[in-house]
Amino acid sequence: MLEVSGLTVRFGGITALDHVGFTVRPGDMVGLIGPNGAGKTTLFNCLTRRYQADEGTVRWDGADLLAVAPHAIVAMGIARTFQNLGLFPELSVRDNVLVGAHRHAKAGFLSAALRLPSVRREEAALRAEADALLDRLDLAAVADHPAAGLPFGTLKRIELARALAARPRLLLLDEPCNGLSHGEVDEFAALLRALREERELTVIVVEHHMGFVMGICDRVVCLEFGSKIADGTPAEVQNDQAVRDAYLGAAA
Ligand SMILES: Nc1ncnc2c1ncn2[C@@H]1O[C@H](COP(=O)(O)OP(=O)(O)OP(=O)(O)O)[C@@H](O)[C@H]1O
Repeated sequence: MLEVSGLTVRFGGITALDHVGFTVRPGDMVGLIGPNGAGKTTLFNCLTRRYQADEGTVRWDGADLLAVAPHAIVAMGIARTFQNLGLFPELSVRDNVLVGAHRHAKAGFLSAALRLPSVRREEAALRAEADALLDRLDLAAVADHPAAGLPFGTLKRIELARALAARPRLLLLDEPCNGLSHGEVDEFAALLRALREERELTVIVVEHHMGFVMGICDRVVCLEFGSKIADGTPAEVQNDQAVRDAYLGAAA
């Protein structure tokens, strides 16, 4: 489904990704781990076309993803969450989620400005879909509340709802457990497992919380200094000496 090959990104003298390759099958939940600065977020930024790759290829459903314009990525069925949250603080929770649904709005500028009945019907349908997501993610009670001021765990769920509103097939999660309590991490893992089944998602998750990664992922890829040092089942990667030396010794 996703085939990354020889992916290389350089920033001046730093090689943030050095000929990285891996594949993701439909329905996989892949963990992407590695020390700070290993290139994990850079990889996400390449997959969403925020960063330009210097070398390599990324094939997504047979298409050349690196030839796709950044604004067209969501329409290709790829959505992401951000490490530091990508929400609009002053907008309501519902409107933040509706921002994610934007690509499904078909109305053009003129028909939207004239508020034609077809536009109102479309808006109502998107709103109903957003409300169903808010219900599912236990956010209905705060739907009309501005995102600003809500607890961090709630903001993380809003961020997830916003990404899901785009109806992605590939979901990229950047440190979804960062800042969550132990209990919240367990709840998030259960929610993600269920959503993956319900919405037939393929997921790549960058995360430092090893209990979460090893408990939920089918496969784990480990990066160090921009290079892939391991790729296998959670058990294989956990027992890999290079991974233990580079990362798990410090993370555990
Ligand atoms: N826009 C940029 N300009 C210059 N250097 C960058 C840029 N983005 C990333 N880098 C560098 O690329 C390397 C990889 O960074 P990246 O953020 O991808 O790591 P990471 O594995 O996501 O780390 P973390 O776990 O801390 O989020 C780092 O050395 C970083 O400083």
